[in-house]
Amino acid sequence: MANVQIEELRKKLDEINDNLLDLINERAEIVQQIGRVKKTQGMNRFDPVRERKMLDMISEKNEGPFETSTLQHIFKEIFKASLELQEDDHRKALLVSRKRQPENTVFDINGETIGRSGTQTFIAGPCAVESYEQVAEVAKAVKKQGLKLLRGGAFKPRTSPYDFQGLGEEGLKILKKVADEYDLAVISEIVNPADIEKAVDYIDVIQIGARNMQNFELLKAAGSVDKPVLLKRGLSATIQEFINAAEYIVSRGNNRVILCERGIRTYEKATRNTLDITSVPILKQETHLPVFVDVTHSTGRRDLLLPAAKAGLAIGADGIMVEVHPDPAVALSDSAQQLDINQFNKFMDEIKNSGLYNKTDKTSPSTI
Ligand SMILES: C=C(O[C@@H]1C=C(C(=O)O)C=C[C@H]1O)C(=O)O
Repeated sequence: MANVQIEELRKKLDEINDNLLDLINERAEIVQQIGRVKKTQGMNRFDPVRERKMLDMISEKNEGPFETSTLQHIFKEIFKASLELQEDDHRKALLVSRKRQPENTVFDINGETIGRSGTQTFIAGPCAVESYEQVAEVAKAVKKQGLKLLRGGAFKPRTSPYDFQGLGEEGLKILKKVADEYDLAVISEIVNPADIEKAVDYIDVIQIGARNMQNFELLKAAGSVDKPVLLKRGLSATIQEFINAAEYIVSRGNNRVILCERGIRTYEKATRNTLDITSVPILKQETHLPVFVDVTHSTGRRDLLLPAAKAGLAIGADGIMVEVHPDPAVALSDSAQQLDINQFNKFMDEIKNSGLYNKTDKTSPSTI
């Protein structure tokens, strides 16, 4: 008996839902008509005074059972959705979004194709540039492994002002010299918008570090030059904030952007940061940009670099970044997590034997 009653009531609800659906869409069409008239008269589509009046009317007429505040909230959502409907669909979709560009952004750095499905790139090098000899030793190993991209920090934004801050421009000069000698492309972090123009002469990829992910002036400066940019996810940035940071660069005209997941801050202390591994396929779904994983900073642990790199490749990353130092124990930064040359060779051999590297698997998420 009770079930029959529920069925009958549900039937009524279905009818009401149908009516609401029709009414909401009918309403939207009228809002669109008003929008078109406003456009011809050069008027603003959004009218807060008119919206206030309607909310007041709801308040006057409401006899419950809903609270007026609840109804006002629902109606405000309807106003908002109706206004959004009028926006140019293209304006809403970010330039970096898959909606805007379904195919992957693919570009070349020093003969290395970045962002093509089934092709992965490794970036290796020391955390910080300490000397010519140190960088050259790593470059030799990187080259021997058949890699084409060398990293090295010249400007080091450190947590403590008393920690090694990097060699600055001198560091960039060392990187350039080594890169030329070993025919490698170099990637290095720039922290000051004023240094971007100068850096372009020395480096092949501008890195924007996690701490600067929302340094909007820096993002704009990086968007105004003709150099690929590797943008790291901020320490506590959501995926949406990360995507918007990339949009800052691309909206300035530079579409060669690599997104780099580097772990986020959580309560977990077993690793330096928590590698948000599923951000990789999410970023690949939401954007058309190449997505890399920095296994060094996300884990902060040498023993986790290999499994994290394999996980990154397995889940669809376009590349992996890993730190290598000739003698990590004496490194001026990140000594607990850099690989020495032997460890790096083993790491690369394991990766190459894993079946995960540069396989063309049409079912992998990177083939979207
Ligand atoms: C429809 C209009 O334009 C906008 C949309 C509104 C709505 O959805 O009801 C209300 C006010 C404006 O923000 C209007 O001015 O009446």
